[in-house]
Amino acid sequence: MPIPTFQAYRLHGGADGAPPEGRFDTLSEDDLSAGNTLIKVAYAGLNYKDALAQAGRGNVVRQYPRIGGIDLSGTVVHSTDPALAPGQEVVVHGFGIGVDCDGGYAEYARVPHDWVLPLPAGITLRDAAVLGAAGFTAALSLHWMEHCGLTPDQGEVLVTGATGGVAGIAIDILSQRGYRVCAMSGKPDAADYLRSLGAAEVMAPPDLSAPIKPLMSARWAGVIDSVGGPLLAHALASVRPDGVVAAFGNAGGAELPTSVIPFILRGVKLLGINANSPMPLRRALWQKLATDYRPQRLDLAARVIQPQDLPQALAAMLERGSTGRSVVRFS
Ligand SMILES: CCC(=O)SCCNC(=O)CCNC(=O)[C@H](O)C(C)(C)COP(=O)(O)OP(=O)(O)OC[C@H]1O[C@@H](n2cnc3c(N)ncnc32)[C@H](O)[C@@H]1OP(=O)(O)O
Ligand SMILES: NC(=O)c1ccc[n+]([C@@H]2O[C@H](COP(=O)([O-])OP(=O)(O)OC[C@H]3O[C@@H](n4cnc5c(N)ncnc54)[C@H](O)[C@@H]3O)[C@@H](O)[C@H]2O)c1
Repeated sequence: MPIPTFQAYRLHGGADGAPPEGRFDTLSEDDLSAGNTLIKVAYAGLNYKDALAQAGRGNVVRQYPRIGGIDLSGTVVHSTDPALAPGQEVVVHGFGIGVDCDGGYAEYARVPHDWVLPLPAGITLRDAAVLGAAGFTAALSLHWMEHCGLTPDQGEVLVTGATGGVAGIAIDILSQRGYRVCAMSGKPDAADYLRSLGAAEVMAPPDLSAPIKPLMSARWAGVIDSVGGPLLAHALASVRPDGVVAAFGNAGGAELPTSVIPFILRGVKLLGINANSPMPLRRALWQKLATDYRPQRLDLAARVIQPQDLPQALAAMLERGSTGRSVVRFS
């Protein structure tokens, strides 16, 4: 039976390179980009990349109209894959949803079956969206850091851009695994929130107007970095011998004004993190998010908003006006 028409938040290309215009459109299933699996969206996350897309920045969306939303949770309506039965609860993130094809900011989404991940036992639709691409990125960062030998007894872990969606979940996971976490944030009002997530210490960012020395006193056993730019360069100079740095973000800039010195004199390992992982790694890490890496304080970071609040909430992310992880509820 065909589904009824539904609402979708779509970006429409601006004329002559102007930013796209976002608006709610009434669509039918045939308007969605191709796929053999239809999902009734429960929640979709708000990610920095979604905010860039809405603002027309970073060349994130190249074809319009486009339904935004790089992650979603929901239930299967129908699929040609017999493994995805109607009513199955699922999560989808990356693979170009919300960017190269339609994403989660709609009552329905249609995707290829092999992008669809059934929820691990014990994770609700709401928590799956609160985790979403952000929780996966935090888990992926820690997974590779621990693969490179990071353990809680090696010392403190710095988390930058600490009030952000990915960073907040990272603080929660790290602290419940026994790491001593130092949260770095330029928002003095956020200290109580960051401590409640599990940060042992909250510090302000350094003065980045002064030249960054190739090495400074070694402090961090690990760094989980949302920010990039000079802040990451500064952090690299303070990583302990054989420490591990996971770089996943560019909220503060895409350049990296560093030198090889931390790498060749202290053996610092810089890990690139791309959440668009192959499916076997996704399955393994979502299972870990439900067990060993399960955040204990997700509700403290989570905010549920209504669809009409989406445009403004996305715009606030680019002005450093958001804290934690917001999800928009569609059903
Ligand atoms: C959740 C994940 C995130 O939040 S990621 C963070 C948000 N994203 C960003 O900030 C991206 C901003 N984008 C940019 O700065 C530019 O589009 C970048 C990536 C530098 C490429 O721009 P430009 O120099 O014009 O190159 P181009 O488009 O001609 O492509 C050159 C080759 O690179 C490739 N490329 C492009 N984009 C991506 C991508 N996202 N992932 C992987 N590869 C990419 C292109 O395919 C092209 O390679 P090829 O010639 O096709 O072999
Ligand atoms: N590599 C990946 O696969 C991947 C996955 C998810 C997110 N990301 C990237 O990670 C970053 C964080 O994503 P998010 O969804 O958590 O976003 P967010 O908006 O929730 O968090 C961004 C954080 O960075 C801070 N910030 C912004 N500008 C800054 C600046 N100039 N200096 C210092 N801090 C600054 C904000 O205050 C906020 O705390 C973004 O750059 C995003 O594109 C990458």
